[in-house]
Amino acid sequence: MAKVLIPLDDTVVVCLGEEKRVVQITCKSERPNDIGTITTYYLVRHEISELILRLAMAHMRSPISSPLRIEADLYSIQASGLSLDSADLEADNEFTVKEDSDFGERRGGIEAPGSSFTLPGRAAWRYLDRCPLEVGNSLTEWHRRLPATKPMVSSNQRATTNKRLTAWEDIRFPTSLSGDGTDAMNTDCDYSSAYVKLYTDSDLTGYGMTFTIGRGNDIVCKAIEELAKRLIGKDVEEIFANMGNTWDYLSSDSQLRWIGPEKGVIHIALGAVDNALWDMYARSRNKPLWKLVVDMTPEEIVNATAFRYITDAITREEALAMLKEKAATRAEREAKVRELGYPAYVTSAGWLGYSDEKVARLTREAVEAGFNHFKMKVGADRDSDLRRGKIIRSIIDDPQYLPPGLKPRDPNGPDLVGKNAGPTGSVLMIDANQVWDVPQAIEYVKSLAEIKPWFIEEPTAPDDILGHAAIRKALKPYDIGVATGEHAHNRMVFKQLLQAEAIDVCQIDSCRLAGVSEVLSVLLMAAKFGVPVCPHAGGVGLCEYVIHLSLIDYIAVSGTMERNVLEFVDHLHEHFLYPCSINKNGRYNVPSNAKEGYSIEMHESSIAEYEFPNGSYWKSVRGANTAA
Ligand SMILES: C[C@H](O)[C@@H](O)CC(=O)C(=O)O
Repeated sequence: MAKVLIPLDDTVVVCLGEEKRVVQITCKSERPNDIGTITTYYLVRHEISELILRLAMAHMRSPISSPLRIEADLYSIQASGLSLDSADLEADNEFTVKEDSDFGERRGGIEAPGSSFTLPGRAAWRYLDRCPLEVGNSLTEWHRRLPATKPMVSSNQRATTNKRLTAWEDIRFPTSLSGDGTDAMNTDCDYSSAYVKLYTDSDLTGYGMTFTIGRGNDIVCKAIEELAKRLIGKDVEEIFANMGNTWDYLSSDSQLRWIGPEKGVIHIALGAVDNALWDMYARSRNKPLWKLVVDMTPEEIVNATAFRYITDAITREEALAMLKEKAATRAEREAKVRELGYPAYVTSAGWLGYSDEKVARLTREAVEAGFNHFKMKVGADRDSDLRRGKIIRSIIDDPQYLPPGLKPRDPNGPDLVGKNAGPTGSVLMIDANQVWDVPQAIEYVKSLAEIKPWFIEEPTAPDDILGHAAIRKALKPYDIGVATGEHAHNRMVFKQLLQAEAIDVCQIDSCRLAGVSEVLSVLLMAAKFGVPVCPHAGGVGLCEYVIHLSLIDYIAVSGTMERNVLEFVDHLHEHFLYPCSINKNGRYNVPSNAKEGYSIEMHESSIAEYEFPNGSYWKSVRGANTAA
């Protein structure tokens, strides 16, 4: 197996094979003074890398004995074999590479003339370990594993321009082993994150991710790479000045748009990138994301919103008027939610792959933790759903399970009316994750009326707006509502769901919608149509994201949280630097660390363990499988 190290833009040390032969490859600009911008340089870098890879491969087969020079239009590449023995490589010695004296200057002033950097041998080996390259590995895979920018920064770098570099990671957690996250449609999900870090040439960094459930996460990472490339060389303050324009720019690359438009892989990848920009923006202002937005003027919020294709449902002027109307009382709501927390519901007791005993135990624990809204998964087997529903109701309706000192709530109180609350004021919701056709959905849900759900979530295909409307109409006499949105691709689908009166509850997803700018457009439409927003959060990182969105909704947009509930699943929070938390009354705490941005930054140790396929966890699984 050959291993590849790319320590910086210009010089590459490639270690080949078991015999530890080393090639040092240097790329230099050949054009005096006219390379212009770092953007240009970056664009050619892919090509350079491919050449380097080919060189390395060629050397594998037939060692390069003397320096080899390859000339191209914008650069030249020089390669030479080095004779380092294995002791050198394992010791803590250093690779030192000097850049040529004025090259940095010619690339747009990113690096000072004469800059140099050193890379400790051990660190180098760590990167080598993270960059395994077997002959035949794809270039993309190899590229993706480049060390993050920090090691690429030269020691005397000047932080004057806004160079943007990106890194992305495919992170997967083996949740399929425990049945966490399972539903009638998704029976073996490995909660996964297509995670992106955006770098500037200062310390400012932005983190974002999109949620997937395993295979395919790598495809999203590739799409993230394509989108994030479009940010290289942009000035961050210009980006932040009008996030709506930025969103339009990122979503309208005509070639990438073709593989959407505004749906599927390319759109959820945009969600990761847009969220990372918002995270960076919030960090740059030392505020959590929600606070950044609720401190904006109504005009700034409207400017940050994606409006294309929805002005038949809400115009900028209407949105502005709504936001202005709420602006004067924002501070009161902020104080209230800081004190009380934001209402939540729990799903993690009701996954389909759990045994009855586990469901009962987790439900009791959730009641004890202060929750009073509970969701269970349905749709695989009607009798089993009824049985499990009865088990849950028998616990949540029984006052003996309430935490000491907590009195039952009035099921007919204004916050619960219309939700089919039981005698203790507890509410049950059911979720089918799209398994039914429309008539099937109607019949199946009617047959579960006995367990008194507030709503059926995702009864049918997420694109079927009229189907949802028909189900809602048919279930009205049973007082069962319809909720959907976690798979609604974009604001236009929500627009139609609202226009067709197809939903009682609007379940935005923080990264299926393409980031905060598109979420804002749905929050505004839902507020206009008077439909409560209860964001989807069943996945990794989603709870961390969505508390910000519900706070924006409550404080700046709809002005109400009394009947809203924000989903909570109790999985994988330990991997985040700023995990969400729940107070003793089963409500989300308000994120309040000035450094946390959009709360989605992951621990490096988690990435090293769960990065797919080379994180230590996945390596050990592969090892075990090979041994078996
Ligand atoms: C695959 C996910 O766990 C999904 O079941 C989550 C979901 O539908 C929800 O939280 O709602």
